[in-house]
Order: sequence, then C-alpha cells, then structure tokens
Amino acid sequence: MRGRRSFRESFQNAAAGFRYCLATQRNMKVHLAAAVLVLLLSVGIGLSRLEFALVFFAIGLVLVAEMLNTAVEKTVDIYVDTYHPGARLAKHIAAGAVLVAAANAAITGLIVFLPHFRVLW
Ligand SMILES: Nc1ncnc2c1ncn2[C@@H]1O[C@H](COP(=O)(O)OP(=O)(O)OP(=O)(O)O)[C@@H](O)[C@H]1O
Repeated sequence: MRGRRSFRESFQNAAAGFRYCLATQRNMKVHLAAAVLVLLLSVGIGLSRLEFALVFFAIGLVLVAEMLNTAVEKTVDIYVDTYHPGARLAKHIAAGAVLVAAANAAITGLIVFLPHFRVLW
C-alpha cells in the first residue's frame, strides 16, 4: 500500500515538474506546439509505424532536453546568485543539449518526411 502511494506521489511530482516547465518556459511551449503539429502531420500523411516511432522519439528527446535544461538552470540559481563563469558554462552546456536534440529532431524530420512529400513535386 505504502509502495503504491509513493509511486503515485512520484508520478504526481513528475507531472508537476512537467507542468512547471510548460507554464514557465517559452521554449517548452514552442517545442510542444511544434510536436503537436508534427504528430498531426504524421497521422495525416500516414507514416509507417517505424517512421512514427522515429518522429515520436525525436520529439521526446527535445522535450526531455528542455526539461533537464530547466532543471540545470534552477539548480545553478539555487547555489549561485552572482556572476560566475562556471554557472554561465553550466547553463550554456545545458542549453547546448537542447540545441543538439533540436538539430537531431530537424534532421530526423527531413529524413522521414521528405520522401513523402517528394511524390507531390
Ligand atoms: N550566475 C550566472 N553567472 C554568469 N552567467 C549567468 C548566470 N546566470 C545566467 N547567466 C547567463 O545568462 C544566460 C541566461 O540565463 P537564465 O538563467 O536566464 O536562462 P534562460 O534565459 O532561462 O535560458 P533559456 O533561454 O535556455 O531558457 C545563461 O545562458 C548565461 O549565459
């Protein structure tokens, strides 16, 4: 019973973290809006299961990177309230992770979607 309650609490905490990122991070809203559009397009053009999985994975990676970036920013801000080159570097590295994930999503999107649109040209 206790184990079940703690799992529920863990899930609620995780959901609260997701909602916090969505409510406070402009980039998270942009990523999620783009994700919804891409998923609608994926359904619309009838991607295969494997293509859909690739798209879904790329989207998930971007959202996870954005959330970890936010966690790094929050953690740094707890310990550093003045200018510090290490704090700057930590935040830049975390933001770089989002950039890598977004570039991966863009390239995955090109690889998956281009062949479907080529028939229209
Ligand atoms: N304590 C600090 N010391 C030095 N530079 C800092 C510090 N805090 C923030 N910075 C610099 O300011 C930038 C923005 O930091 P901030 O915490 O406002 O993130 P943000 O604007 O929310 O980032 P993002 O656009 O990724 O959401 C960092 O990338 C870093 O260059």
